[in-house]
Amino acid sequence: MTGATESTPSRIVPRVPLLNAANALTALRLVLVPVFGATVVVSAMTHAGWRMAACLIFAFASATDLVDGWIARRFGLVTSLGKVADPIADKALTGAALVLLSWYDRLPWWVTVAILVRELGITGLRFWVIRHGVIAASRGGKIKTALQILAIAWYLWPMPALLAPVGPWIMGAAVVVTVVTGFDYVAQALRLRRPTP
Ligand SMILES: O=P(O)(O)OC[C@H](O)CO
Repeated sequence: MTGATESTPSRIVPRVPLLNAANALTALRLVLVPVFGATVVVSAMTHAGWRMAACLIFAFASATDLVDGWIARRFGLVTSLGKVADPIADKALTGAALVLLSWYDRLPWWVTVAILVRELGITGLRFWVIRHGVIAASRGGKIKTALQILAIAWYLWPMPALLAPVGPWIMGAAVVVTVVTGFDYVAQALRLRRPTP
């Protein structure tokens, strides 16, 4: 395949094309963000059918997060671009969902702001250390994203009254893991920036 490739330090390690299936799925997730946003706006968070549609688009876009990582590892398509773009695509999707939920008074603004501050801060941190190394998503970061996705889906779906009160508990757990993993990344970044003796 022609086009840009991941530079590799050794001839033995095969070059990985940047335009590969895993990165294409990450790009698809980004493309689905405005589609999802438009569906939420059309639904105005009231009509159950549109809310279901918005939730299903969100779930499908979120599922590409699982598949792109699996494809990248299974077929040796891991690239630095993918490591940076994957969390950015996740943040665009979950960020759009959180802002819209708060906009339509379904989620307190402080939750959205707390999560966005962490997500934008860590994205900035990743670029701050990029010359020293890549901070890939940690296991905690993946659990955080899974919790955020579950919580957001819970809020998007027109839940029956019996199940709706579970949503804030899942969102609460997501906020806690979001903040804790944020501090872990800060520690990683400081280690990367520390001058070598
Ligand atoms: O916590 P982050 O910023 O590494 O993001 C984790 C990714 O969303 C997992 O796919």
